[in-house]
Amino acid sequence: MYIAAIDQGTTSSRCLVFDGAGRVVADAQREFSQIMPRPGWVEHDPMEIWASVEAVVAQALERGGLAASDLAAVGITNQRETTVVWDAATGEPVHNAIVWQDTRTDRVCRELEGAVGQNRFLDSCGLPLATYFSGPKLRWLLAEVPGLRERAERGEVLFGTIDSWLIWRLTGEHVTDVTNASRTMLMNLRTLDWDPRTLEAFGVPARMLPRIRPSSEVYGTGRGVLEGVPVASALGDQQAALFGQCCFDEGDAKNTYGTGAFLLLNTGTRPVVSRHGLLTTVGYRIGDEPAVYALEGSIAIAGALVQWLRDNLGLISSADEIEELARGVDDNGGCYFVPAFSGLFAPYWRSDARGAIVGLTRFVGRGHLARAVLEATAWQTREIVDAMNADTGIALDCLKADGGMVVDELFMQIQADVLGVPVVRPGIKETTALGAAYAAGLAVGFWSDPAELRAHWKEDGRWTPAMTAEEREAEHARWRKAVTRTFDWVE
Ligand SMILES: Nc1ncnc2c1ncn2[C@@H]1O[C@H](COP(=O)(O)OP(=O)(O)O)[C@@H](O)[C@H]1O
Ligand SMILES: O=P(O)(O)OC[C@H](O)CO
Repeated sequence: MYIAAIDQGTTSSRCLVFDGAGRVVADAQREFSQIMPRPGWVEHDPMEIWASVEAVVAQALERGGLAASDLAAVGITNQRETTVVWDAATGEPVHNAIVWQDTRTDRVCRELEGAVGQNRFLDSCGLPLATYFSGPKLRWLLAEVPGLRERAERGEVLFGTIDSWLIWRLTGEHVTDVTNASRTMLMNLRTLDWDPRTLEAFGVPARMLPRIRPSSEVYGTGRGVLEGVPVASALGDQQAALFGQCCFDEGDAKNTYGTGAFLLLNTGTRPVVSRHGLLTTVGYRIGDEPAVYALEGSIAIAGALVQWLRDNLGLISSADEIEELARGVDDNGGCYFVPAFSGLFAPYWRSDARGAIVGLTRFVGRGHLARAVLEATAWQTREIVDAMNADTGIALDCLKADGGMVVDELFMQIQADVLGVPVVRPGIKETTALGAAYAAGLAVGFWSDPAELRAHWKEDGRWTPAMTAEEREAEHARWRKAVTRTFDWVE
């Protein structure tokens, strides 16, 4: 028997099938449309997402020579925060999904801030008021889609993040898991239930909300392409990567370096509300066990800066060329690149910042710029690790890395140098899908406990710091100075 994972991401849907040792035996992927009706607006068609999921599941099974009956369970991991509302009777979405990157709710957020400020809901949900999260998106839909509020109050329409949407389509159950619910702003981190005061402040009728369930539990039985298969996990994609990296102990951390980067630190069974610009989120919850919380540092631009060097400047023709270009020089030549393309996320949350390259002299060349691009992600990561240390007192003894950038071994070395602790890369790179598969497998007894999963985790590479402490501190000071140069740009 096997476990399948559906990884419904921002730009593509994937299905991976894993065997008992956590190895990938089949994989299929399909991209779908990015709908951008106005500057700053990003939408997805929920029916297109659903069709893409059905297609990749069918294709993965076919490629593996498998039938649905060969699957012991299926797990779901998904792009987080993206908001869907659909008709409970027909299943028809009432509007396109509003994607996490969409900034149309800027005004909604400023109105909700009122006199109390951006951190009005921080203690209940662990998140600052920001366009990023689902609550403001749902408030916008309830206000802008004609008749929607009345329909919601009558229980005729349902809200969900992408996990809910897919589980409802697959099983008919209207549920979400704690990790996804913890990205809406509407869930109370301590009760793990919808927070009545927050619902009132956002004007959200409770009837439209899914039941909040553990991340690892059988929610229902699949229909159609997954006929008869238990649907047995859901995790937001960054939390799934934490789980797939076997960060089961307090103090374990992983960073996923993709388009953006998301560093999550396991903080154990009590939520730590950050005073240093981090997000408090649920890491996972296995069945009836206590929830495990995490602190998250979100970086908006990581691998996207490499793409920018490729697509906007043409300095490289493919992402993997950056490593050779950066290896051609000894250091950054005094040049620092702060990619505040749409402001800065953690730990600054400055929407007035814009990107800057500083320290330019006639000496600086393409190689130095390439190096500064890699260093930018490494230093942004360092600032998050420092904020986590300030919030929790936890000093990392190593950072587990995954995502598209980790093939770049120079980058891995730079990251270890900048952090002053080893950076390790796992043998199984598909950590996000693996996390969802692990959680589903635990729910149906395919795997017995996290200790068994930990035995699958194999190190594929380890980079240890080679920079002196003095050099590191001097570079850190220059990076911080560069960051301040990006502030107050947008009036
Ligand atoms: N060799 C490389 N060096 C540095 N960055 C790379 C390299 N290869 C790919 N990347 C970056 O990794 C990112 C893709 O990672 P991936 O995990 O697939 O992202 P996502 O899941 O966000 O789409 C891209 O932004 C790309 O620029
Ligand atoms: O789909 P990804 O990999 O871009 O991840 C998106 C995150 O879940 C956003 O919070």
